[in-house]
Amino acid sequence: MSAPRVVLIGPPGAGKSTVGTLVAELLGVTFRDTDTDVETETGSVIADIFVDQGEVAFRRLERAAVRRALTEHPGVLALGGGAVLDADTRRDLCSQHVVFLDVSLADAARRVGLDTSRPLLLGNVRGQLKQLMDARRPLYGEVASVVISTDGREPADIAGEVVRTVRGTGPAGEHRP
Ligand SMILES: Nc1ncnc2c1ncn2[C@@H]1O[C@H](COP(=O)(O)OP(=O)(O)OP(=O)(O)O)[C@@H](O)[C@H]1O
Ligand SMILES: O=C(O)C1=C[C@@H](O)[C@@H](O)[C@H](O)C1
Ligand SMILES: [Mg+2]
Repeated sequence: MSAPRVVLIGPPGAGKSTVGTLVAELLGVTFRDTDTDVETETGSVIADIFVDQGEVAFRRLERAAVRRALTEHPGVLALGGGAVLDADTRRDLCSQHVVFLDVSLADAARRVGLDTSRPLLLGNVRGQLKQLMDARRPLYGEVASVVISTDGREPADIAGEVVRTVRGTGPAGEHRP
C-alpha cells in the first residue's frame, strides 16, 4: 500500500493531466490519471462509456479506479473532473495532499474548445461548464489542501508551484488549512 505524493483535482480544462505529467517529471515519479485507468479497465473511451452504459455506471467505475489508485499509486495522481461528486471519494481524500487546480469559466472554455472527448460538455460547452463548475466548486474546496489558480499561466509555472506545496508538506494532509 502506498499513497500518492499529490492528488490533482479540478474541473475539465483545469490542466490536471497536463500539469500532472510535468509535476511527475519534476518529482521523478510516475503519473497516473483515473480517466485513463477507467478506459484501460473497460477497453472503451469515456465518451463511449457514457453513451453505452450511462453516467451512473461511469461514476461506479470511476469510484473503483480512484480507490485503487489511492492505495497503490505512489506518484502523482489526477482524478477525473467529476470524481469529487462521490462522498466516499471525498472522505478518502481527507488523508491526502490534494491540490485543486482552479480555472475560470473563460479559460476552461478556451482550453477544452471543441474537443469532443468530454461527453458532459457536448452541445453547449460554456453553459455546461458553468453549471458543472458552480455545482462542484464547494466540493473541490471541501477536499483541497491547497488551491492554485491556473488562469493565464503556463503549465510549467503551475507545476513548479504544485511541487513546492508537495515539498513544503510533511505527512499527507499537513498542509490542510
Ligand atoms: N495552464 C494552461 N494554459 C493553457 N492551456 C492549458 C493549460 N493547462 C492545460 N491546457 C490545455 O488545456 C487542455 C485541457 O487540459 P487537460 O487535459 O490537462 O485538462 P484536465 O484538467 O485534465 O481535463 P479533464 O478533466 O477533461 O481530464 C489541453 O489542450 C491542454 O493542453
Ligand atoms: O467533469 C466530469 O464529470 C468529467 C471529467 C472528465 O475528466 C471525465 O472523467 C469525464 O468526461 C467526466
Ligand atoms: Mg485529464
